[in-house]
Amino acid sequence: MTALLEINHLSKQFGNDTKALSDVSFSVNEGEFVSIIGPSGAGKSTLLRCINRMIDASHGEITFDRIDVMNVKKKDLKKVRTKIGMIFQHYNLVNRLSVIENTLHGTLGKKSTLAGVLGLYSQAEKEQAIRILSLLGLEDFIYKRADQLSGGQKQRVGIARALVQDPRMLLCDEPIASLDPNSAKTIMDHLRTVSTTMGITVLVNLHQVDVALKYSDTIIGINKGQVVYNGAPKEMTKEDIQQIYGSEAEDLIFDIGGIHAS
Ligand SMILES: Nc1ncnc2c1ncn2[C@@H]1O[C@H](COP(=O)(O)OP(=O)(O)OP(=O)(O)O)[C@@H](O)[C@H]1O
Repeated sequence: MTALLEINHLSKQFGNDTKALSDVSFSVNEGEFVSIIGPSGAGKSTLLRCINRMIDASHGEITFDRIDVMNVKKKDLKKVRTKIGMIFQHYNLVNRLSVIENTLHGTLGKKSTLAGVLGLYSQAEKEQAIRILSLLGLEDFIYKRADQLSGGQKQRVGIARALVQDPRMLLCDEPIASLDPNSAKTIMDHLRTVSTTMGITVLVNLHQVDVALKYSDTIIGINKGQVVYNGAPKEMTKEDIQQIYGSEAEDLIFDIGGIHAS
């Protein structure tokens, strides 16, 4: 398999005191589903933000689709970003706009500023947006305002907006943290389909170890900015969970004991 993303010796320092990431290295294959887990403050969000250059890492290398992301020129960075879709915990939708308008926003990265400002979308783009919304079970909500949707529906619009970009990879920062268990399952099922059926690489930050165990090809465990686990869910032991979560691990292991993957 080919590596789509390679991270080598990545570090991120905030100010003088906070080392959010410390010598992080791993690679992710085309179409792989990778969960990043770790306690609060471990550096999960910082890692995702460094990958699409929302923030700049302090040291190290990020190679995405053979492009040196940390040294890429501004024009090429725009191209890189069109290939990386972002999914956010709080959806980041425009409330007063409809589902389809929010979805079409995903195409803006490829357009001129003027076309974007005028909201000029081709018929093909509109048809593709409707097709993707239907795949996500939102065909009856296409012209509804975003603020009339449930959290789970909003997150499906977030996924649709990322998919109309035609991305190679999705970065999902706590996509189910604000959702009830049923909606969370729907979102995780869709993300898994995106990876398995569409061949899009998915990198997802999660708080729930049980969810990571159930859905991932690979789990990366981070503690205090360092990768302390990188492997398959079925190989993960209680000791690994202890290394990732420290003193929080006991509760988590107790919770996982009652959960069976379906
Ligand atoms: N913009 C910033 N300025 C200063 N420090 C920051 C900034 N962003 C993050 N940090 C610090 O970097 C560390 C890692 O934070 P990060 O948000 O990446 O953790 P996380 O694993 O995503 O946590 P959570 O699960 O709570 O979202 C924390 O100590 C945090 O306080």
